[in-house]
Order: sequence, then C-alpha cells, then structure tokens
Amino acid sequence: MKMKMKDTRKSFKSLSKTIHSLLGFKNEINSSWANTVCDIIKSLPSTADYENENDYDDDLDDFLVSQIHGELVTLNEEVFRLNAKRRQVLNQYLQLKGNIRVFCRIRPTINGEKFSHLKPVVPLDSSGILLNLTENKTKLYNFDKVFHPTSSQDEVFSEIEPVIKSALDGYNVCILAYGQTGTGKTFTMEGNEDFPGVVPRTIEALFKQASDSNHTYLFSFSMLEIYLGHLKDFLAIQTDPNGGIVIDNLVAIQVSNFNHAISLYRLGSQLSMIRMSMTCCDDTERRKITNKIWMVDLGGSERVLKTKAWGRRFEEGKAINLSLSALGDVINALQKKNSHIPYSKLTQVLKDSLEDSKTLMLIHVSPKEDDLCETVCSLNFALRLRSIHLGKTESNEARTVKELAMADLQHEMEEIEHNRDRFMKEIKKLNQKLDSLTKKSSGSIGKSEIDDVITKMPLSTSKMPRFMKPTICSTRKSGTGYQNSYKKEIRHERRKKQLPISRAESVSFPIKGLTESYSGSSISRASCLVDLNDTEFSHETSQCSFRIRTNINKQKNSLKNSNDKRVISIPTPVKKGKSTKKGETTKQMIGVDDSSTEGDILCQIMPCDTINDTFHQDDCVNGVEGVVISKVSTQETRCLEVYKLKEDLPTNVPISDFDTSVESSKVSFLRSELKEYILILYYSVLVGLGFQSLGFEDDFFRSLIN
Ligand SMILES: Nc1ncnc2c1ncn2[C@@H]1O[C@H](COP(=O)(O)OP(=O)(O)OP(=O)(O)O)[C@@H](O)[C@H]1O
Repeated sequence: MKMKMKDTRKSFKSLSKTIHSLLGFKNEINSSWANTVCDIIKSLPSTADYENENDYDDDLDDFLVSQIHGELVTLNEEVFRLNAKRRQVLNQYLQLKGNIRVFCRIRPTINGEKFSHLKPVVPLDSSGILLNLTENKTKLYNFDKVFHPTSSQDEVFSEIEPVIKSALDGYNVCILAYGQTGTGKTFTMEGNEDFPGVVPRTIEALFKQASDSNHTYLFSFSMLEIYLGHLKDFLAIQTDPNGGIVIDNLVAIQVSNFNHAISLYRLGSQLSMIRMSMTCCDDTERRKITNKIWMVDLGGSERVLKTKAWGRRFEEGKAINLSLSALGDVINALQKKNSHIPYSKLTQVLKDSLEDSKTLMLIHVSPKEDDLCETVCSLNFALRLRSIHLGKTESNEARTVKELAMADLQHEMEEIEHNRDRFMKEIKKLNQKLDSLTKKSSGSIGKSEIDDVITKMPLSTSKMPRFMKPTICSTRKSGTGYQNSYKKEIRHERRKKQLPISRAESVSFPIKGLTESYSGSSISRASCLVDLNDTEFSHETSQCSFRIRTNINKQKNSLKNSNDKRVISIPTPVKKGKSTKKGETTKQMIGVDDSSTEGDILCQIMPCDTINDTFHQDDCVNGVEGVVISKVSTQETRCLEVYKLKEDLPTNVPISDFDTSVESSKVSFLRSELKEYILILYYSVLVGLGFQSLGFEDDFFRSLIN
C-alpha cells in the first residue's frame, strides 16, 4: 500500500513532464491507456446522442458532403459518357433518316365537306400518296412520312422529337410548314388547346430536356414576319465573322420556362417565323455554344391567278411563291455546294440554319377535288426538295435495310436514355441531400435525414467524438481533407451547377476603341452569363471581386490581339459612407447608375490588357464585376462564365492589398484552429493520464463517459 502511494505521488510529480513529452509524441502513452481509450471510443453511445453538439454535426456534414461529392463526380462522369454515346447514336439515326426530310399531311374533311366519287388524294401507306388526276390518270408520290387524315398531333410530333433532341446537342433546326390556305398549317404548327401543335410541343420538349440534362441552357425567343419579300420588324441581316446570321434589332427575349415562351408566342402568333435560340456554355461536347430552331409557317401557296387576287393580295401571293421557289433553289445550291447561292430574304434569314441543319418540311394538302391543282403544285414542290436531299430514288430493299438499322439505333438510344435518366435522378437526389446538409447549419435538417446519411458512414468515423477526428493539418497531409477549403470547392461547384443564370442580351452600347467595321453590331448582341442568384451578389453586398474566364477554348487563338478583349464593368451600389477605392474606373462607366438592375449591366467598355483566360485581378475593382467579351466573337462564342472569387472584400482595402489581407486572415484562422486542437489533446491526455496514475482502471473511464 505504502509502495503504491509512493508510485502515485511520483506519477503526479512527473505529470507535466509526461504531458509535454506526449505532445512531442514520445513513448509515454502506455498500451493499456491506449487500449482503454480505443475501447471507449468503440463503445461510445449512438450518434443520436451527439445530435445537439454543433461541432460534431459540422464535422459530420463535412464528411457527408465530401462523400456525396465523390458520388456525384462518378455519376456525372457516367452521365457524360452516356450523353456522348447518345449523341453519336442520335446522329447516326438522323443521318439515316436524312438531314432534310419532307413529310406530307393530308387534312381530314371538315365542315361537312362532300366529295365526288373520285377521291383525289389517297394515302397508301406510311410514305406514299396516290393522286387521282383524272378517271384514268394517277400519280404516285413518296415522302419520308405521310400523315393520314386520321393522324394525330402526337404522331406528327413523334417524328419531330428526335430533331429537337439534336437541337439541344447544338444543331440548327428548321421546321417549315407549307401548303395552300386552309390545309392545316396552323393546326399542325400551333394546334389548339385540345390538340397542341408543333410549336408548343417543341418549346415544352426543349425546356423539359434541358431540365433533365446536367447542363445549363439559356433560351431566348424571337418572332418576325416576311411581308412582300421584305423583312418586317427588323432592319438588317448581318453575317458575323463565323458565318452566323445576326438579325439586327430582332428582339430576342430571354425565356425561362414554357409558359413564358408560350405567352410570347400567343402575343405575336400572327407573325410567321418563330425562333428559339439556345445557349449552353457548360457542355464542351456540344456542337455549338448557341444554336437555334426556326419554326416557320410559310403561308399559302395558292396560285395567284386562280385566286383572282388583285393589288396587295396579288403582290402577297407572288411574294410567297417567289420565296418558296427561292427556298428550293437555295437548298438545291447548298446541297450541290454551288458557289452562287440565290438567297431571297426568307432564305437569307434561314441561311445558316439551312446550310448546317436538320430541316423538316411539312407539306399540307387538302382532300378536296377543287384544290387538286394546288395539291399537285405543293406535292411537286415537295418532290423537288426531296430529290435534292436523296439525289435518286431509293430502292425498296435499301429502304428496308435502312429502316431496320434505324429501329436498332432507336432501341439503343432508348436504352441509353433510360440509364441516363436513372443516373440523373440519382444526381438530383444527392444534390437535394447536399442542399439539406447546407440548410442544416441553419437548423432545418431533420433527424431522420441525419440518420439516413449516417448509416452510410464507416462505423469508426461516425462514432468519433470531435477531439479524435483528424485536424486540418492531418487531413491536408493525408490528402483526405474535407475541411473548409474542400467545402468551399464543393459549394463553388454546386453554385456553378444549380444557379439560374441571367442573360444580358440585345442591348446596344457604345464600343470604345473599336474600328469602324465593328461599330456596334456584333458586340451589341453580346450575351454574357452572369451568376446572379447568389445572395452575396445582391446589391446589398457591394464589394465583390470576381474571377472571370471565357470557356471558349476554340477562340483562344483568335484572341491574341489585346484589342480583341473588352471588359464590361458592372457597378454595384456603394454603401453610404463608404468610398470606392478605384474611383477612377467606376467613373468611366456610363449608362448605368447605382440603382441599375442586372438587366442594365451594359455600360462602358474598357480595353483589357490581359489575354489570359483568367480575368486579371487588377481589372476587378471594388464594387465592380467585370465580364470579358470577345470582339471577334459570334453569338456562339460570346458566352462567358463568371465565377465569384472572393467574397465580401472590405470596402476600404485597396485591390493591391487584397491578397495580403486575405492571406493573413487565412493564416490566423489556421493558427486558432490548430491551437484549439492542441488544447483539446492536452486536456484529454492530462485527464486520462492523471486518472490512470491515480489507479483508476477501464471501468472508471467507461462510467465517466456513460
Ligand atoms: N389534321 C387536322 N385535324 C382536324 N382539323 C384540321 C386538321 N387540319 C386542319 N384542320 C382544320 O382545318 C381548318 C383550316 O386549317 P388551318 O387554319 O390550320 O389552315 P392553314 O393552312 O393554316 O390556313 P391559312 O394558310 O389560311 O392560315 C381549321 O379549322 C382547322 O382546325
């Protein structure tokens, strides 16, 4: 007993020394102490008991976030792979189908229309029509598809849908409806409430497919009319340096959902040409950054003489016929790659779409005998278009082989889409989980949710109390860090993916230092993607600095000349009583003031002297976000991504001091974290060793913790 007391006293005396050596990781931790601590950790009560410990929750969140992030990376890779495959299969499919396809739709009889014994238009099968010209003269027409009088709007759209998918892959698409007055063009294109037509279905499909994809798309909607061969509602057509068509002053309204687009469509549905433009910057595999779908009701094709039209009506009819014959001529010349292309106003507007597009022509015919002449005209026009793309008539055998191949490809595509949808759902779920984890910090996560994710954690880590968890330093060393820096990265990624993006478009602004030839036109349509949904980006937070980079690698080489880059400054209001350090630059801005909305962001353009992809730090001014745009860019290449780099830059810190101040605050943060962990270790060792040297055994530790 005496002996034992002496030992204990000795232990107490040497305690501080022991702790100091422990902190130096010497050999003083004996195996029984270590075993005891390990046992305790293993038998710790369930994690529910830690629910109220904020620190524990934070670390748990960090771990889960990192785990979910890992899963998201894998799933996204898989979706990326499937998308590439789908694109390839879809293209093969559409190539077999033909880039220009001609369909014929026969209108059903309406309003008690009666026929003579000779039925003039007889649909044969899914691709043939027989015209009874006289009692003993018939003519057979073949099309890519014939829609019978009983065919539904669904059937029509099912032929169009694959092309809509390819529009999301970056292909230009033209859907043209043609036919005599009263043959059902409007019914096909617009439809009615009960039987919606191609335009509403296309818009709906675009939004649906865009939201199902893992990319961000921007849609804008435009309408115009060609009247008597002239373009109404806009002044000029211009070709940008990459051959894209820029229609000056054509209003393009950004649309964010189906209802918005449809309301615009209804507003101007008397106009005959509808354009949906779509821009996607985060899909490197996409064919073009911006592409478009034209949906055009080409107007009546009735013969001018038969209608006995006079004056304006006569001119209208003539103009329509002229544009149609020009359409055939242009498509013909483009297919033959002729050096001279006889563009009319209509074909000029459609130029870049016709050259490089999937074109669908829907020919409409009437079932009436009275209209036989117009029917023959329309079908001959269709035949001409069809012969342009086919060259020569296909044999039945070749057609069967092609149809079998197409069926296989379609099946493959369905399978790919099914798998992709599965992964996308999984991604959505994980993103929701990430969201709730983020919300949890503000107290809104439910217990069940925590339990749900906890079950997926490795046992040892899920039961670790905070002081046993890796420190910032150790996680950095081991490369498994899920601490702050990692969290930031994840948040940044998510921000990039999930936030809606606003688009500044169709606003003209003065261009300083540009040569005459560029005065305003191409840049005036500059579209930039600015991440606006971040609360910290609101006007309340006036001091932000952004890293900006273009993501158009293809254009890198053409940006060698510094004049090719411009910066648009976007001011945010400066809080009262605070001064803006780089006042000089803010003064240069014109056209906007502190109360300007995001829609007014277009203002003074300053030359930017850096050619790197990354926006130069010095170009970021307190309270000013910058956007780099390219002078030489086309609509396709003007998309820019803006990333928030540093948040809440203190008002009075000059940009030059910015880096230093951020660095020093980081260092002091790390120091305080480290200090905290050392203290926890110190006290736990102190308590453990102290009690053990007093002779307390494992049971004591267990009862203490329980
Ligand atoms: N497939 C169809 N099924 C049912 N009704 C149809 C169909 N096609 C056309 N109709 C009806 O025929 C009538 C004329 O059609 P529509 O107005 O679409 O012709 P149109 O070619 O657009 O004429 P216009 O060139 O004068 O505008 C409408 O009442 C329409 O509802």
